[in-house]
Amino acid sequence: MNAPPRRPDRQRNRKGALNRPGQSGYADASRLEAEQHPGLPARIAAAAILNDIVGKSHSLEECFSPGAIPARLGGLDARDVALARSIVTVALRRLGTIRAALGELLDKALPRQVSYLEWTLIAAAAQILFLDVPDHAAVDLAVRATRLETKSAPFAGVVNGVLRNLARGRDQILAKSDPLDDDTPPWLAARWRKIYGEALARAIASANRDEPTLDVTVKSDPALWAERLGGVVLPTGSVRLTTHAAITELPGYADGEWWVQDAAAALPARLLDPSPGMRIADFCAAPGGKAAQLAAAGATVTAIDRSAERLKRLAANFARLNLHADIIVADIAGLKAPPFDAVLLDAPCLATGTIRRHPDIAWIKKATDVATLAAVQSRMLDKAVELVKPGGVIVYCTCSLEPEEGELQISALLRRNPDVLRSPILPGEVGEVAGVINQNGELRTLPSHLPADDPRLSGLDGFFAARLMRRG
Ligand SMILES: C[S@@+](CC[C@H](N)C(=O)[O-])C[C@H]1O[C@@H](n2cnc3c(N)ncnc32)[C@H](O)[C@@H]1O
Repeated sequence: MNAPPRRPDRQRNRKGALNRPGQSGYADASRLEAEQHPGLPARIAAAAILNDIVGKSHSLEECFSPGAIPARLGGLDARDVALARSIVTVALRRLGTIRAALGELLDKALPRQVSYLEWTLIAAAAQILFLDVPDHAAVDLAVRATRLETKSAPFAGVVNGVLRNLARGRDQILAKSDPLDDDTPPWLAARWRKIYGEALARAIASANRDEPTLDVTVKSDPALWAERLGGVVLPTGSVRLTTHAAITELPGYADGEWWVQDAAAALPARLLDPSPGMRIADFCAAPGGKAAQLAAAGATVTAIDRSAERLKRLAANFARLNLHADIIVADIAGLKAPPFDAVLLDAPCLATGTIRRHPDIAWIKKATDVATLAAVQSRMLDKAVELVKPGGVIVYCTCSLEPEEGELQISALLRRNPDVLRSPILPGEVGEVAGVINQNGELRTLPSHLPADDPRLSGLDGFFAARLMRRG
């Protein structure tokens, strides 16, 4: 439900205002040097943030959140922040390809203790291979960034040579780059091959290399809003936009007529068939996309989340949308409440279905996280059963492609609790999108679903959802 500024991956190099680097790890970076070379601080920040994400497991959102700006982005203007974000995003999306290409061009491995050298090269390679930045600018600024740090300065010649060769070999590098073998971490590629088979795993990995779509959920009249916003109405009822304009500037945003929500993320709340007077608990509610759907349908919504910060965003979103929910900051493990007519459980998960949107996930999540999160989800499901009325409905969902967080979670619940039944989802409930309902009547969307020739109109986040009923 955020309204981030959107920029295309292919972004022009700009001669902007004078900039100065923030505290980006280049302690001796001179302000004068930066002022003489617009765009240099953005490159320095991008390299430092890539190190924060891949090296220290910070999330992309966290690194570019307003709270993070003083640490890495201090002093950069909005256009340079957007440029740094474009570089980081595409570098993460194509990290495997970039690393393989640099590996072939380097005579020997880079010394590990030279902190930002590898990331300076990777950020520059991302510009050369995937952004609309002139090669000479990407190379020149990377060499300058390398010279600014005492330890990396001796490698300025290597950086220059490697990046020039990379630019010369661009076409071959791109031609041989493989989405599954190069741009998917090996543990995930192996998992997806096993779960989905070679062809589907490849299609998922390929979809993850595209920029994400921009979908909105409208309060009413999708056709009207598609026309006003220059978008298309999807079979699921969401409106898909192709604009690169700032979201907050679009018609209807300030009036609270719609909110940003991936088309697949908009499906689970609908499965509860919310209606006026229905008491629904949203167990993991923030930032509130699904809770807004429930409230917009007239349901009496209790929005619970353990993150007070994220609930502030929910409250702000609800205020803009002129919707109401009772907001409770709580860990649902200890929640006590009179039973609800229905519970929506959008559980915390690995989020591997949203890699196209959040390419950092591919590199900061680990195979061992699956079991840890599955245990959390299982306890949350038990709590949902406890707090729904007999005869009440639960919708469980995750934005994960991993069966332990989806299909297997539900089969285990049904085995351990005979009071719970599946309430199968019918294709008509989710817009008749081909192949998204499994044989148990559960929803399983994949990034490769809803294909279109234009990547801006193609794909869905990977979601799992099951509808359950507590016996009366
Ligand atoms: C997938 S997000 C929810 C997205 C939200 N449903 C929406 O549509 O905007 C998962 C949420 O679960 C919350 N969460 C994680 N563990 C929790 C717990 N034990 N109790 C309550 N909330 C929790 C997180 O703070 C996070 O906001």
